[in-house]
Amino acid sequence: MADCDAAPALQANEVNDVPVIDLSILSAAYLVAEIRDACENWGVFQVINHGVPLELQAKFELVMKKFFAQPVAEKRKLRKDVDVENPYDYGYEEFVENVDDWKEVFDFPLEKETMMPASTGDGERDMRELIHSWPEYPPNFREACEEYGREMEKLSYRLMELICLSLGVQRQRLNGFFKDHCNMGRIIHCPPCPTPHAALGTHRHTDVGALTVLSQDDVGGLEVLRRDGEWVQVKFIPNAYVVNVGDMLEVWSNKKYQSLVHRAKVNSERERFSVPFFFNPALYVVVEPLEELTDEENHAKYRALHWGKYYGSRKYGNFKNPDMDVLRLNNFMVSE
Ligand SMILES: O=C(O)CCC(=O)C(=O)O
Ligand SMILES: [Fe+2]
Repeated sequence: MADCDAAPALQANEVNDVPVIDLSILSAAYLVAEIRDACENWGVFQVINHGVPLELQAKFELVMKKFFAQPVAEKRKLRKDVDVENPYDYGYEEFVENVDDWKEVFDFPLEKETMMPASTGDGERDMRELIHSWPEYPPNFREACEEYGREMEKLSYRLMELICLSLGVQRQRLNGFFKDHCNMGRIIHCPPCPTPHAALGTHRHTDVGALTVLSQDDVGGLEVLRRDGEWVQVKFIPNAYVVNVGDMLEVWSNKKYQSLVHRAKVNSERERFSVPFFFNPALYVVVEPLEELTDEENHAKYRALHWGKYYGSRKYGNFKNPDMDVLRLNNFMVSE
Protein backbone atom coordinates (compact mmCIF):
# COMPACT_ATOMS: atom_id res chain seq x y z
CA MET A 1 0.00 0.00 0.00
CA ALA A 2 1.38 3.43 -0.88
CA ASP A 3 2.41 5.56 2.12
CA CYS A 4 0.01 8.30 1.22
CA ASP A 5 -2.81 5.86 1.92
CA ALA A 6 -1.73 4.92 5.44
CA ALA A 7 -4.11 6.08 8.11
CA PRO A 8 -1.85 8.52 10.10
CA ALA A 9 -2.12 10.90 7.16
CA LEU A 10 -5.89 10.55 7.12
CA GLN A 11 -7.04 13.84 8.52
CA ALA A 12 -10.25 13.93 6.58
CA ASN A 13 -12.36 16.99 6.82
CA GLU A 14 -15.18 16.51 9.32
CA VAL A 15 -17.62 18.65 7.40
CA ASN A 16 -20.19 16.84 5.37
CA ASP A 17 -20.39 18.82 2.21
CA VAL A 18 -20.95 16.00 -0.23
CA PRO A 19 -24.19 17.08 -1.97
CA VAL A 20 -27.44 15.41 -0.88
CA ILE A 21 -30.19 15.15 -3.51
CA ASP A 22 -33.83 14.49 -2.66
CA LEU A 23 -35.18 12.38 -5.50
CA SER A 24 -38.80 12.93 -4.46
CA ILE A 25 -38.62 16.51 -5.70
CA LEU A 26 -40.99 16.76 -8.62
CA SER A 27 -39.25 19.40 -10.65
CA ALA A 28 -37.13 17.52 -13.20
CA ALA A 29 -35.32 20.74 -14.11
CA TYR A 30 -34.31 21.21 -10.47
CA LEU A 31 -33.08 17.62 -10.12
CA VAL A 32 -31.14 17.79 -13.35
CA ALA A 33 -29.43 21.00 -12.23
CA GLU A 34 -28.56 19.50 -8.84
CA ILE A 35 -27.12 16.41 -10.48
CA ARG A 36 -25.10 18.45 -12.97
CA ASP A 37 -23.65 20.50 -10.15
CA ALA A 38 -22.79 17.44 -8.04
CA CYS A 39 -21.24 15.49 -10.93
CA GLU A 40 -19.23 18.44 -12.19
CA ASN A 41 -17.89 19.63 -8.87
CA TRP A 42 -17.74 16.46 -6.79
CA GLY A 43 -18.23 13.28 -8.80
CA VAL A 44 -20.33 12.04 -5.88
CA PHE A 45 -23.64 12.74 -4.15
CA GLN A 46 -26.03 11.04 -1.76
CA VAL A 47 -29.65 10.38 -2.70
CA ILE A 48 -32.56 10.34 -0.27
CA ASN A 49 -36.25 9.55 -0.87
CA HIS A 50 -35.14 7.37 -3.74
CA GLY A 51 -38.06 4.95 -3.75
CA VAL A 52 -36.12 1.80 -2.77
CA PRO A 53 -38.40 -0.02 -0.28
CA LEU A 54 -36.96 0.12 3.24
CA GLU A 55 -38.16 -3.44 4.02
CA LEU A 56 -36.16 -4.75 1.09
CA GLN A 57 -33.00 -3.03 2.30
CA ALA A 58 -33.62 -4.38 5.82
CA LYS A 59 -34.18 -7.95 4.59
CA PHE A 60 -31.03 -7.82 2.54
CA GLU A 61 -28.96 -6.53 5.47
CA LEU A 62 -30.19 -9.30 7.74
CA VAL A 63 -29.29 -11.98 5.24
CA MET A 64 -25.84 -10.59 4.42
CA LYS A 65 -24.97 -10.41 8.13
CA LYS A 66 -25.99 -14.04 8.58
CA PHE A 67 -23.71 -15.07 5.76
CA PHE A 68 -20.70 -13.21 7.15
CA ALA A 69 -21.31 -14.42 10.72
CA GLN A 70 -20.46 -17.97 9.63
CA PRO A 71 -17.06 -19.55 10.36
CA VAL A 72 -14.49 -18.56 7.77
CA ALA A 73 -14.14 -22.19 6.59
CA GLU A 74 -17.78 -22.12 5.45
CA LYS A 75 -17.33 -18.87 3.57
CA ARG A 76 -14.17 -20.12 1.92
CA LYS A 77 -16.17 -22.82 0.18
CA LEU A 78 -17.47 -19.98 -1.99
CA ARG A 79 -14.07 -18.50 -2.58
CA LYS A 80 -13.50 -16.92 -5.94
CA ASP A 81 -10.01 -16.94 -7.20
CA VAL A 82 -8.01 -14.31 -9.01
CA ASP A 83 -6.39 -17.06 -11.03
CA VAL A 84 -8.12 -17.35 -14.41
CA GLU A 85 -7.79 -21.15 -14.16
CA ASN A 86 -9.94 -21.27 -11.05
CA PRO A 87 -13.69 -21.61 -11.19
CA TYR A 88 -15.53 -18.74 -9.54
CA ASP A 89 -15.64 -15.17 -10.78
CA TYR A 90 -18.18 -14.11 -8.20
CA GLY A 91 -18.31 -15.23 -4.58
CA TYR A 92 -16.25 -14.86 -1.45
CA GLU A 93 -12.83 -13.28 -1.16
CA GLU A 94 -10.57 -12.12 1.68
CA PHE A 95 -8.19 -9.20 1.59
CA VAL A 96 -7.33 -9.20 5.25
CA GLU A 97 -3.59 -9.71 5.06
CA ASN A 98 -1.87 -7.12 7.20
CA VAL A 99 -1.22 -4.19 4.85
CA ASP A 100 -3.79 -5.20 2.27
CA ASP A 101 -7.36 -4.01 2.50
CA TRP A 102 -8.83 -5.14 5.82
CA LYS A 103 -11.98 -6.82 4.62
CA GLU A 104 -13.80 -9.83 3.29
CA VAL A 105 -16.27 -9.55 0.43
CA PHE A 106 -18.99 -11.41 -1.39
CA ASP A 107 -19.57 -10.47 -5.03
CA PHE A 108 -22.83 -11.24 -6.77
CA PRO A 109 -23.90 -10.77 -10.38
CA LEU A 110 -27.35 -10.06 -11.70
CA GLU A 111 -27.14 -11.93 -14.97
CA LYS A 112 -27.25 -15.69 -15.36
CA GLU A 113 -24.46 -15.76 -17.90
CA THR A 114 -21.86 -13.21 -18.77
CA MET A 115 -19.17 -13.64 -21.36
CA MET A 116 -16.03 -11.60 -21.02
CA PRO A 117 -12.72 -11.33 -22.88
CA ALA A 118 -10.37 -14.03 -21.64
CA SER A 119 -7.42 -11.67 -21.58
CA THR A 120 -6.65 -7.98 -21.83
CA GLY A 121 -4.33 -8.31 -24.84
CA ASP A 122 -5.20 -6.13 -27.85
CA GLY A 123 -5.44 -8.82 -30.50
CA GLU A 124 -7.08 -11.44 -28.27
CA ARG A 125 -10.63 -12.41 -29.10
CA ASP A 126 -11.17 -15.43 -26.81
CA MET A 127 -14.15 -15.13 -24.53
CA ARG A 128 -14.88 -16.91 -21.29
CA GLU A 129 -18.01 -17.26 -19.24
CA LEU A 130 -18.06 -15.71 -15.78
CA ILE A 131 -18.97 -18.33 -13.20
CA HIS A 132 -21.22 -17.74 -10.20
CA SER A 133 -21.25 -19.30 -6.77
CA TRP A 134 -24.06 -18.98 -4.24
CA PRO A 135 -24.11 -20.22 -0.66
CA GLU A 136 -26.77 -22.61 0.61
CA TYR A 137 -26.86 -20.70 3.89
CA PRO A 138 -28.69 -18.52 4.65
CA PRO A 139 -31.38 -20.14 2.49
CA ASN A 140 -32.79 -16.89 1.09
CA PHE A 141 -29.37 -15.32 0.42
CA ARG A 142 -29.51 -15.48 -3.36
CA GLU A 143 -33.09 -14.25 -3.52
CA ALA A 144 -32.33 -11.28 -1.24
CA CYS A 145 -29.20 -10.36 -3.22
CA GLU A 146 -31.03 -10.53 -6.56
CA GLU A 147 -33.98 -8.54 -5.27
CA TYR A 148 -31.64 -5.91 -3.90
CA GLY A 149 -29.65 -5.84 -7.13
CA ARG A 150 -32.78 -5.30 -9.22
CA GLU A 151 -33.75 -2.30 -7.09
CA MET A 152 -30.25 -0.88 -7.45
CA GLU A 153 -30.48 -1.39 -11.18
CA LYS A 154 -33.77 0.49 -11.36
CA LEU A 155 -32.30 3.35 -9.38
CA SER A 156 -29.17 3.35 -11.55
CA TYR A 157 -31.22 3.68 -14.76
CA ARG A 158 -33.16 6.54 -13.26
CA LEU A 159 -29.97 8.31 -12.23
CA MET A 160 -28.32 7.63 -15.57
CA GLU A 161 -31.26 9.25 -17.37
CA LEU A 162 -31.06 12.33 -15.16
CA ILE A 163 -27.32 12.41 -15.79
CA CYS A 164 -27.88 12.27 -19.56
CA LEU A 165 -30.28 15.21 -19.34
CA SER A 166 -27.73 17.04 -17.20
CA LEU A 167 -25.15 16.56 -19.97
CA GLY A 168 -27.60 17.97 -22.51
CA VAL A 169 -28.06 14.70 -24.40
CA GLN A 170 -31.20 12.65 -24.93
CA ARG A 171 -32.56 11.05 -21.74
CA GLN A 172 -32.03 7.45 -22.84
CA ARG A 173 -28.84 8.09 -24.77
CA LEU A 174 -26.78 5.60 -22.75
CA ASN A 175 -29.41 2.96 -21.98
CA GLY A 176 -28.58 0.75 -24.96
CA PHE A 177 -25.05 0.17 -23.66
CA PHE A 178 -26.51 -1.54 -20.59
CA LYS A 179 -28.78 -4.00 -22.39
CA ASP A 180 -26.50 -6.96 -21.61
CA HIS A 181 -24.92 -5.25 -18.63
CA CYS A 182 -22.46 -6.90 -16.25
CA ASN A 183 -23.77 -5.23 -13.12
CA MET A 184 -22.41 -6.54 -9.87
CA GLY A 185 -23.10 -6.11 -6.17
CA ARG A 186 -20.30 -6.43 -3.63
CA ILE A 187 -20.97 -6.94 0.06
CA ILE A 188 -18.00 -5.67 2.05
CA HIS A 189 -17.43 -6.68 5.65
CA CYS A 190 -14.58 -5.07 7.58
CA PRO A 191 -14.09 -6.81 10.95
CA PRO A 192 -12.90 -4.53 13.78
CA CYS A 193 -9.28 -3.75 13.01
CA PRO A 194 -6.71 -3.77 15.85
CA THR A 195 -4.42 -1.42 13.89
CA PRO A 196 -6.78 0.99 12.14
CA HIS A 197 -3.95 3.51 11.65
CA ALA A 198 -2.07 1.01 9.49
CA ALA A 199 -4.87 -0.31 7.31
CA LEU A 200 -7.72 0.75 5.10
CA GLY A 201 -10.95 -1.07 4.36
CA THR A 202 -10.61 -0.13 0.71
CA HIS A 203 -7.59 1.68 -0.67
CA ARG A 204 -7.66 4.73 -2.92
CA HIS A 205 -9.17 3.98 -6.34
CA THR A 206 -11.71 5.00 -8.94
CA ASP A 207 -14.55 2.69 -9.96
CA VAL A 208 -14.08 1.42 -13.50
CA GLY A 209 -17.75 1.22 -14.57
CA ALA A 210 -20.33 3.91 -15.24
CA LEU A 211 -21.94 4.58 -11.87
CA THR A 212 -21.72 3.09 -8.38
CA VAL A 213 -24.64 3.16 -5.94
CA LEU A 214 -23.46 2.31 -2.41
CA SER A 215 -25.08 1.84 0.96
CA GLN A 216 -22.84 2.07 4.01
CA ASP A 217 -23.81 1.40 7.62
CA ASP A 218 -23.65 3.86 10.51
CA VAL A 219 -19.98 3.05 11.19
CA GLY A 220 -19.28 5.16 8.08
CA GLY A 221 -15.69 5.40 6.89
CA LEU A 222 -16.13 6.16 3.20
CA GLU A 223 -13.95 9.09 2.11
CA VAL A 224 -13.80 10.97 -1.17
CA LEU A 225 -11.04 13.07 -2.65
CA ARG A 226 -12.38 16.56 -3.19
CA ARG A 227 -11.21 18.56 -6.20
CA ASP A 228 -9.00 20.69 -3.92
CA GLY A 229 -7.10 17.58 -2.84
CA GLU A 230 -8.75 17.21 0.60
CA TRP A 231 -10.14 13.88 1.78
CA VAL A 232 -13.73 14.34 2.90
CA GLN A 233 -15.86 11.90 4.88
CA VAL A 234 -19.14 10.83 3.40
CA LYS A 235 -21.40 11.18 6.41
CA PHE A 236 -23.78 8.33 7.13
CA ILE A 237 -27.36 9.37 6.40
CA PRO A 238 -29.98 6.73 7.28
CA ASN A 239 -31.52 5.16 4.18
CA ALA A 240 -29.41 7.17 1.76
CA TYR A 241 -27.32 5.79 -1.09
CA VAL A 242 -23.99 7.23 -2.13
CA VAL A 243 -23.71 7.61 -5.90
CA ASN A 244 -20.41 8.16 -7.64
CA VAL A 245 -19.16 8.74 -11.16
CA GLY A 246 -17.04 5.92 -12.61
CA ASP A 247 -14.45 5.83 -15.39
CA MET A 248 -16.89 5.05 -18.23
CA LEU A 249 -19.06 8.06 -17.43
CA GLU A 250 -15.92 10.18 -17.46
CA VAL A 251 -15.21 8.98 -21.00
CA TRP A 252 -18.79 9.32 -22.31
CA SER A 253 -19.04 12.83 -20.84
CA ASN A 254 -15.66 13.74 -22.38
CA LYS A 255 -14.34 14.46 -18.89
CA LYS A 256 -17.11 16.91 -18.04
CA TYR A 257 -17.82 14.53 -15.16
CA GLN A 258 -14.73 13.01 -13.58
CA SER A 259 -14.45 9.61 -12.00
CA LEU A 260 -14.32 9.87 -8.21
CA VAL A 261 -11.19 8.94 -6.23
CA HIS A 262 -12.30 7.35 -2.97
CA ARG A 263 -11.29 4.97 -0.17
CA ALA A 264 -12.72 3.60 3.07
CA LYS A 265 -11.35 3.52 6.60
CA VAL A 266 -11.71 0.71 9.12
CA ASN A 267 -12.78 0.94 12.73
CA SER A 268 -10.98 -0.53 15.76
CA GLU A 269 -14.16 -1.14 17.76
CA ARG A 270 -16.89 -2.01 15.34
CA GLU A 271 -17.30 -4.16 12.29
CA ARG A 272 -18.40 -2.29 9.20
CA PHE A 273 -20.62 -3.24 6.27
CA SER A 274 -20.79 -1.44 2.97
CA VAL A 275 -22.45 -2.53 -0.28
CA PRO A 276 -21.44 -0.95 -3.56
CA PHE A 277 -23.53 -1.83 -6.61
CA PHE A 278 -21.58 -1.37 -9.82
CA PHE A 279 -23.65 -0.30 -12.83
CA ASN A 280 -21.55 -1.56 -15.72
CA PRO A 281 -22.13 -1.60 -19.49
CA ALA A 282 -22.24 -4.82 -21.53
CA LEU A 283 -18.80 -6.36 -21.86
CA TYR A 284 -18.71 -5.97 -25.65
CA VAL A 285 -19.39 -2.22 -25.60
CA VAL A 286 -16.84 0.21 -27.00
CA VAL A 287 -16.88 3.41 -24.95
CA GLU A 288 -15.91 6.79 -26.38
CA PRO A 289 -16.83 10.42 -25.79
CA LEU A 290 -20.40 11.11 -26.99
CA GLU A 291 -20.35 12.83 -30.35
CA GLU A 292 -22.90 15.38 -29.12
CA LEU A 293 -20.30 16.57 -26.61
CA THR A 294 -17.41 16.96 -29.02
CA ASP A 295 -16.86 19.38 -31.91
CA GLU A 296 -14.16 21.49 -33.53
CA GLU A 297 -13.51 23.35 -30.28
CA ASN A 298 -14.08 20.44 -27.90
CA HIS A 299 -12.02 17.58 -29.14
CA ALA A 300 -12.50 14.09 -27.78
CA LYS A 301 -10.28 13.77 -24.73
CA TYR A 302 -10.28 9.96 -24.87
CA ARG A 303 -9.70 7.33 -27.49
CA ALA A 304 -12.34 4.63 -27.85
CA LEU A 305 -11.83 1.79 -25.39
CA HIS A 306 -13.17 -1.73 -25.19
CA TRP A 307 -15.03 -1.93 -21.89
CA GLY A 308 -14.65 -5.72 -21.45
CA LYS A 309 -10.88 -5.46 -21.72
CA TYR A 310 -10.76 -2.39 -19.53
CA TYR A 311 -12.83 -4.19 -16.92
CA GLY A 312 -10.53 -7.20 -17.23
CA SER A 313 -7.49 -5.05 -16.49
CA ARG A 314 -9.02 -4.25 -13.08
CA LYS A 315 -10.47 -7.68 -12.49
CA TYR A 316 -7.36 -9.64 -13.39
CA GLY A 317 -5.13 -7.01 -11.78
CA ASN A 318 -7.22 -7.42 -8.61
CA PHE A 319 -6.17 -4.27 -6.75
CA LYS A 320 -2.53 -5.36 -6.67
CA ASN A 321 -1.18 -2.08 -7.98
CA PRO A 322 -2.67 0.87 -6.06
CA ASP A 323 -1.39 3.50 -8.49
CA MET A 324 -2.95 1.67 -11.39
CA ASP A 325 -6.31 1.95 -9.70
CA VAL A 326 -6.43 5.70 -10.12
CA LEU A 327 -4.45 6.12 -13.30
CA ARG A 328 -5.83 3.44 -15.61
CA LEU A 329 -7.87 5.89 -17.69
CA ASN A 330 -4.78 7.96 -18.47
CA ASN A 331 -3.74 5.26 -20.94
CA PHE A 332 -6.64 6.30 -23.17
CA MET A 333 -6.24 10.04 -22.93
CA VAL A 334 -5.67 11.92 -26.19
CA SER A 335 -2.64 14.17 -25.84
CA GLU A 336 -3.46 17.84 -26.30
O1 LIG B 1 -15.65 0.14 1.51
C1 LIG B 1 -16.29 1.00 0.93
O2 LIG B 1 -17.27 1.55 1.41
C2 LIG B 1 -15.84 1.43 -0.45
C3 LIG B 1 -15.95 0.33 -1.43
C4 LIG B 1 -15.55 0.73 -2.81
O3 LIG B 1 -15.30 1.86 -3.07
C5 LIG B 1 -15.47 -0.29 -3.88
O4 LIG B 1 -15.56 -1.49 -3.58
O5 LIG B 1 -15.30 0.10 -5.04
FE1 LIG C 1 -15.16 2.13 -5.20
